[in-house]
Amino acid sequence: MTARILDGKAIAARLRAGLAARVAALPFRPGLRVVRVGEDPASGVYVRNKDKAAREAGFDSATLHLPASATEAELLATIAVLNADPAVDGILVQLPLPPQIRTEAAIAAVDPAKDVDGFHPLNAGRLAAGQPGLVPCTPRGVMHILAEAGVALRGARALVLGRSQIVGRPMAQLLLGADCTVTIAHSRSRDLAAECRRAEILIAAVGRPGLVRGDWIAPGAVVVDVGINRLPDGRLAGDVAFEEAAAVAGAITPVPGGVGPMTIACLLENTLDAAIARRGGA
Ligand SMILES: Nc1nc(=O)c2c([nH]1)NC[C@@H]1CN(c3ccc(C(=O)N[C@@H](CCC(=O)O)C(=O)O)cc3)C=[N+]21
Repeated sequence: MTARILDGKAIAARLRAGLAARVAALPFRPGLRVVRVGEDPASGVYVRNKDKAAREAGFDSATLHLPASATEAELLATIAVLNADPAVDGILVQLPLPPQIRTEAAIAAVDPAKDVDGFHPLNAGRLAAGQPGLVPCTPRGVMHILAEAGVALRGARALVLGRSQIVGRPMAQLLLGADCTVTIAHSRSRDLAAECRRAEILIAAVGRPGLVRGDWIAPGAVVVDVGINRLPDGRLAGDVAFEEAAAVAGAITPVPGGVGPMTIACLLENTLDAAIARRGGA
């Protein structure tokens, strides 16, 4: 193995410590509410980790849990209460939602000023337009990792594998804003391996374990693995075949311990940003 391991867990711990110091200096506690509907198992891990991190950093954090049978109207009513609550700075509606609820309706119901996921179309539009707003947590966490690793972004060829609203598209916008030459590849791209081999920075966010092989990676490239895939044996695997890739890449993030912890730290960062924007006190 030759690649430098980019330790997202350690970077996230430092980021959270810095946020905790800033929160401690505020005259109020930033409020975060996670709304969970039903029992999606991946959501359980995330909600537990997030709650612990938020409390440790001094946030006022709570999870509202609706039954799997909740109607869309019930969820929208819950969101409306949180929108109107001045003690709530950040609202996260945990995805996926049960099939009777339209995801777009839930996302659009969140006050954009409290949209700490950055999924509301107003915040997605602001990002695309180069205007300030709340940015999705996972892409924001990836940018922190690249900065901490000292990766030069200006003019660099970056490939984003995946075009989701949650990761791929906002990731591409952030890299473009940092002056990368950005390509977005996806399941219909003609030759994924060839696209990957051209990249100096490769961000994998497709949700297919081990899709990116060692011979897809340019020697010395920076590889960021956003995939968090639960294997049948219970282990977590990224979208990148780690051992193969680490033999070729210049730097690589592991799974677990890479992007996942940064997503949680950036949820707190977004909540602090939202709190300061709403209430002042920077
Ligand atoms: N509205 C919404 N926003 C989200 O950001 C969101 C969501 N819904 N639904 C579920 C997914 C999943 N997700 C994770 C974040 C961090 C870890 C994480 O910290 N993973 C650890 C490992 C955890 C373990 O050991 O199982 C790691 O990668 O090192 C996992 C999963 C956020 N999600």
